[in-house]
Amino acid sequence: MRTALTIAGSDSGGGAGIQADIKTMITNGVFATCAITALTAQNTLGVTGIMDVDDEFLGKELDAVFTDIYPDAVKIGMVSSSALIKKIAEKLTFYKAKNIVVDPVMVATSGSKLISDDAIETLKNNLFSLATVLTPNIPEAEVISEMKITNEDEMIEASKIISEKYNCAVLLKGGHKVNDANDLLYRNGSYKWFYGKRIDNPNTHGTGCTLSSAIASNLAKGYDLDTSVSRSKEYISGALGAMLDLGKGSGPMNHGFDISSDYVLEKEN
Ligand SMILES: Nc1ncnc2c1ncn2[C@@H]1O[C@H](COP(=O)(O)OP(=O)(O)O)[C@@H](O)[C@H]1O
Ligand SMILES: Cc1ncc(COP(=O)(O)O)c(N)n1
Repeated sequence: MRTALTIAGSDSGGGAGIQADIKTMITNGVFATCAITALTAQNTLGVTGIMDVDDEFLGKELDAVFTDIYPDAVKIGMVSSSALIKKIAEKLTFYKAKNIVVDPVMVATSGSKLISDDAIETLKNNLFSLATVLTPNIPEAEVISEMKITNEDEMIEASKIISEKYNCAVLLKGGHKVNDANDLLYRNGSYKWFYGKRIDNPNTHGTGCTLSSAIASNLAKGYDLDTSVSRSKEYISGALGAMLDLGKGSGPMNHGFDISSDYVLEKEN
């Protein structure tokens, strides 16, 4: 069985973070391991507390995973401080990690800030160049590219700037546009659209975590990046389309909407 590691924060509400990642990985047919960067006290209405782990302790978590169940892919989500980001970069380099998906998590769907301002600079300088693919949403891509994004041409322009500056593939997610759910993959000077039908569901807590974990799972199984993105779009559309409605705010998706499907049972290529 292929394996994937998530390095992310815990969401007590179960819809995002480590919890979404593990549910996604198991449903996409890989064995999930984890290194937790922070505990959040969180539900569908917001985040009421964040407790970062110590960077030395995160290093021990990463050593424990890499020296035993070496991951075929790694997904990185919420990392709120510079010290933690530097520790992750050091360990990923030391262990020669491959298939690295970096989701530059900045703000939760509920509006709560999940990263400090100085850590955004460290994320850009220390982690982006290690990424096989970076998966910003539109507000995150605006911060990283330092330009406003209001239409598809600006999505192309922003992802070109990010891809060229940090020398990695960029999947700019279009979920924050109102009309569609089209994502743009920019790599090596060319781009490709991944079209998605917008699902009328306000319960989108954890969509970014879920998409990046699904991409990591598919890369772990040996699919190329284009195929991994299109399979992951299909998975997230199914999870959103299952129309789960839990909690009083923007609720979680049903990650196990089709647990008996070929997402789990298919043979690896
Ligand atoms: N209402 C929706 N219908 C269909 N797909 C969606 C919807 N909202 C988001 N998505 C998809 O979910 C994924 C995560 O996108 P996005 O919401 O932009 O990221 P984030 O959760 O990081 O803010 C993308 O593939 C996006 O196209
Ligand atoms: C621990 C943690 N990690 C990430 C997110 C972002 O999730 P989303 O933007 O998809 O709500 C979150 N809310 N909590």
